[in-house]
Amino acid sequence: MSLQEALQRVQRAAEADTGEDQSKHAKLLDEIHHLRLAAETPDESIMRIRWGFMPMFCVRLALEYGILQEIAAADGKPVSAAELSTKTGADELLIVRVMRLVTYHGICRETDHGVYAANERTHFIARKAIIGGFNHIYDFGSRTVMEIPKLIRSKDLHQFPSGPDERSPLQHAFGDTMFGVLAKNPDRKKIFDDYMEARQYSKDPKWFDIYPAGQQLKDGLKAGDDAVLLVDVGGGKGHDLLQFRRRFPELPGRLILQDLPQTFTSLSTKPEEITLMGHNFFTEQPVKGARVYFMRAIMHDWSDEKCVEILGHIVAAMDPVYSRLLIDDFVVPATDVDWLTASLDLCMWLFFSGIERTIAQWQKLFDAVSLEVVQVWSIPSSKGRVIELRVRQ
Ligand SMILES: C[S@@+](CC[C@H](N)C(=O)[O-])C[C@H]1O[C@@H](n2cnc3c(N)ncnc32)[C@H](O)[C@@H]1O
Repeated sequence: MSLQEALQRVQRAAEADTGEDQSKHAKLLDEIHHLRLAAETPDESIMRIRWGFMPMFCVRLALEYGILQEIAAADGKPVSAAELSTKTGADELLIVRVMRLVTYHGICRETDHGVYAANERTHFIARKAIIGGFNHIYDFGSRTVMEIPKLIRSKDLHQFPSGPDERSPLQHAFGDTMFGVLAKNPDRKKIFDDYMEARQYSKDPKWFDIYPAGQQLKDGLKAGDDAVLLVDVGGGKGHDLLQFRRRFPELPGRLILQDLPQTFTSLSTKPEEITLMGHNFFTEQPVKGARVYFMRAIMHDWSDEKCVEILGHIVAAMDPVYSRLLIDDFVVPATDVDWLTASLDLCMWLFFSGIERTIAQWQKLFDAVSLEVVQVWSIPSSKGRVIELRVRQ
């Protein structure tokens, strides 16, 4: 594509991006990416990719010392590297060197040599949940990808380890699975749980907007103490369930949050509206006949073999008429996959031997456990998908 054509496409996409539609905004960013590629020489593109780890490293260092948190706390008032050094213990010269890339990437402003002021990105990254997300991906990701060349040479690189001696890249790097590492490290587990909570800051539509829950669940709901409206399987700290309850306070039936017991130990307050239930989803599902079993960002953590096990326990608990399973996960398009979906897919492999699935890959799983797709729900303003399933009739 010529530079001129790429510029015109950016212009058109910018005009279409009026702020109401996430997909139009995504299109604008995509066109800006193409514009950059049209302007760059091959060696500039390769240089950019080669040095891509540096900004990540600088932001991680600034977060670990608390440098960005201090700048955010000053709320727009400029802070010098000397002051930051006193407050955080980081060396003043090192702060100046690292902050060059942090400011280049727009995470805060440099108002003078070695003087920094917060902008909206500084305030965004200084949130607990966003720090959690950054640190979790950096810490697990960087150490895991370091293993890859060695694993290729020793022929130990497996996409879906199956034999007793086969392990995921993360297991090679950390000596345990992700959840095993988290179980032994409460500090890391807290970072991870904070990360999972980060979606509350996302402007993306919620799963119950994509699947029109208000309309789909308004009729025929069972009431009474035993009636269960929704079970969030592997629901983390319950953010999805709480948002659902706030949106639909009138719907009858209990809301049950299931996760590994250690997930609940880091909860500062136990939400009253929902029931907490420690549950390993590789064992029998104890809640029978709920109206909805919900899983978000679970299936992509696991290989097909493991997913069939998890799904099998849910299918066995479902009422063939009343129950539905809702899966909120990516449905990867066959072509033109965007950078974030492609990256998350690879992250799932490196961290969990998991995978983000295309519709054909999902269908294979559902066939294996006699689940039938009722509908794949989507809305124009979101890339999110909610797959609605019932027991095959
Ligand atoms: C990627 S997180 C998704 C959390 C939540 N659904 C969300 O979207 O925020 C995966 C969740 O699965 C939970 N998990 C992992 N292994 C589990 C198991 N065997 N049984 C139940 N939950 C498990 C983790 O503790 C974590 O909360």
